[in-house]
Parts: sequence; structure tokens; C-alpha cells
Amino acid sequence: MALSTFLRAPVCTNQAFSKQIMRLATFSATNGSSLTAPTLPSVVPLKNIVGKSDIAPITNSVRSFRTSAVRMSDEKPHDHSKLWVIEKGVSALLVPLIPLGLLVPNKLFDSILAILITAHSFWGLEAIAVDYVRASIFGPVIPKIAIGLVYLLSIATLGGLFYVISHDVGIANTVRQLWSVKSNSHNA
Ligand code: HEM
Repeated sequence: MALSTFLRAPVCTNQAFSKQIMRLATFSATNGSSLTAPTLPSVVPLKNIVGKSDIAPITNSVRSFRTSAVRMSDEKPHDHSKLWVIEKGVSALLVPLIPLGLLVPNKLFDSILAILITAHSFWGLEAIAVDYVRASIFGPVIPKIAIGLVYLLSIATLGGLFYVISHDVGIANTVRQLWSVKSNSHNA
């Protein structure tokens, strides 16, 4: 097991374990001795050692760390859990709404589907752009262009879907026509 993985394991981040490690490290640093069972007292209060020695004790030998970017201090805190629930709610709504919209083609279902599909694919594509087009790899400009393209594509998708709904046969009927073309060519 890699050391970093081991240190992040629940047993290592446990407070009692951290205290024990701290005690061992401090004792070793201040005495310069090896940690063998006979030389190590069972309890060495930290405050007895700190101050009695010039050597700084290692007080943060086990420290949690994060791999995600640290939040900028001027950034307002966002509650992403609410957006997460909305994203998953929209995904769940698509499951009954897509077949329902196809079974009963009308402008209301088409409009709801247009909005939900655009929102859902926007969040999906935005997540891909944020996750894969990173500033650390592509520099500061390309990630902004990628996000801009996601916005452009989503606006074009919503505009295109509403054009089909208002000026053509609608989304559900378009899909049904495509299906019938396929089955006609199959029969011919
Ligand atoms: C019943 C219909 C659908 C359901 C239940 C569904 C569900 C999901 C789920 C659960 C995810 C993963 C989200 C995550 O990683 O957190 C996802 C990702 C995505 N969906 Fe859908 N989806 C549906 C239809 C669609 C449609 C119609 C489109 C586009 C026209 C679409 C575009 C995307 C995209 C672009 C992603 C991101 C892909 C990725 O993360 O790798 N989805 N969808």
C-alpha cells in the first residue's frame, strides 16, 4: 500500500492514532534515541517535552491533505449540494418524460423536454470541460474557450429545439418520423 494511501486511511486520520504518532515523533526528536520498547515510556505528556527542549517537536506528522484546488479567499461560498440534487432530479425526470413525450406528441411535452435535455446535456458537457480541459494542462485561455463553446452549443441546441417545436412538427414527431423512415427503408 502506498504511504500516502495508508496515511489517508481512516485508522491514520483517527485522533487517537495521530496523538500516538505525535508522541512517538516528539519523543524521538527530543531524545535522539531509537524507539525501542524499553526506552519508550508508555505516556509522555507533550507539554512536558515542549519548552524543555530547543528542538521543535514534529506536531503535524500526520496531516490530512486535499488534491482539489483551494478555494480563493475572495470567492463566495457556493452550496453545490443543491445543484447536484437538481442535476440528478432532471436526469431522473428524463426517464419517464422521454417515452411519455414520444407516446403523446404535443407542444407542452416537447417544450419541457427541450429545456430538460438542454439543461442536462449542458451540465454534462460543462463537467467534461471543467474536468478535462484544465488550466494546468492547457493554460489559462483554452479552458475559458471550452466553457464558452459549451454555452454556445447549449444556446444553439435550445434555439434549434424550439425552432423545431414552433416552425416544424415538434421534437417527438421528428423522432417518430425518423423511426418510420428507418422501418420503411427496411421493408422496401
Ligand atoms: C432518460 C434519459 C437520460 C438519463 C436518465 C441520463 C442520465 C445521465 C446520468 C446519470 C449522467 C451522469 C451524470 C454524472 O456523471 O454525474 C449523464 C451524463 C450525461 N448525459 Fe445524460 N441522461 C439522459 C439523456 C441524455 C440526453 C438525451 C443527452 C443529450 C442529448 C444527454 C447528455 C449527457 C451528457 C453530455 C452527459 C455527460 C457525460 C459524462 O459525464 O461522461 N443525456 N446522463
